[in-house]
Amino acid sequence: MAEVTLHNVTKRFGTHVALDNVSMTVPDGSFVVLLGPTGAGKTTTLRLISGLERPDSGEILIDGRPTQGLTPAERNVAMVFQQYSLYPHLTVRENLEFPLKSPLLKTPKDEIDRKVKAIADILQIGHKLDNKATALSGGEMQRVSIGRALVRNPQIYLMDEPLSSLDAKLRADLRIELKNIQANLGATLLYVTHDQVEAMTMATHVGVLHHGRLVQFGSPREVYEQPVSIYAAARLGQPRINILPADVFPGAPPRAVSMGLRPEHIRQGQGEDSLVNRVERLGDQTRLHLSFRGLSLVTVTEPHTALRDGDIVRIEPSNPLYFDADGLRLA
Ligand SMILES: Nc1ncnc2c1ncn2[C@@H]1O[C@H](COP(=O)(O)OP(=O)(O)OP(=O)(O)O)[C@@H](O)[C@H]1O
Repeated sequence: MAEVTLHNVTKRFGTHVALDNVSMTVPDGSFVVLLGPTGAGKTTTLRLISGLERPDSGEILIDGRPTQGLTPAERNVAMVFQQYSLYPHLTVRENLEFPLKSPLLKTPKDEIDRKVKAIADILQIGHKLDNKATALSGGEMQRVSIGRALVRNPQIYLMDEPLSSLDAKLRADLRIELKNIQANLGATLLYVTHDQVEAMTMATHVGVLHHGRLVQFGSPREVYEQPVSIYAAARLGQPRINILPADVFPGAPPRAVSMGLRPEHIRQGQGEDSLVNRVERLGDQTRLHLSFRGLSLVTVTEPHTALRDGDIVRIEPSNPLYFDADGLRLA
């Protein structure tokens, strides 16, 4: 397994800057999740590391070695795309065996059989091994493409929203399996997702991209609790952080323009009156949608709260985050 380093990497498509002077170290054995809205540069980062794209400037190192001029195969990375890419005329088993049958690897037959079976079981496709790839559902095809990456022992796994086409139950199962596999192999994994839960539960590190710039890199907890900006704060947390004018509650420091309150950081029962617009019961938690001085807020409360739509509840902030006029966090 390997460490990946990006040094001042810039990538343009025509005049459009897709990645802007990005520097980042992905530690050996880490699970790095890249976050950012569509167009932020996440896929471009993976494609540059894999060798499918070349940087216009800057350098990418794998285990300290420059990758310039190396083909994707020479980099020994395995990439899983959002859209499955299988050999349609081959069976599931043949698709999974394919990477192991490369003449370079010379994997013995019994080891191939063992690996294919183990991966197929983890991905819950063991009973489909003899099906043609075309005779599978979309979710099954996606699992086979994840399997094709996992049977190999590459230096780095690159995965671009690999679970997004799966149903919620399978996504939850595979989230745990992928995390286990990565931890057991000690694999270095870069992962793109829009899913907050995937980011919070799987990542050892989160990289937040904004218009091609890396604006924060740290543990999920660090990015959640100490975001550098409103933009970074809004990337993690469900429901999203509430952003309010800084002076709606007393105590704002000088230069503060906005206040960020995570839903769990609105204390109930004391403070100022707010109106309960809607009580949203989700089973394990209940969300309150509040109106406060003409602003909308979301907070969480006990699952069995007696509050109802139209009630008045007193609220006050705890652990507020403050941001300046540019949306940057004030220490
Ligand atoms: N081959 C290409 N030719 C021209 N522009 C491209 C190409 N690939 C990416 N771009 C542009 O570069 C920017 C970054 O794209 P990228 O695919 O990395 O975004 P992303 O963060 O992965 O988005 P998404 O979440 O939609 O996958 C976008 O504005 C995109 O339109």
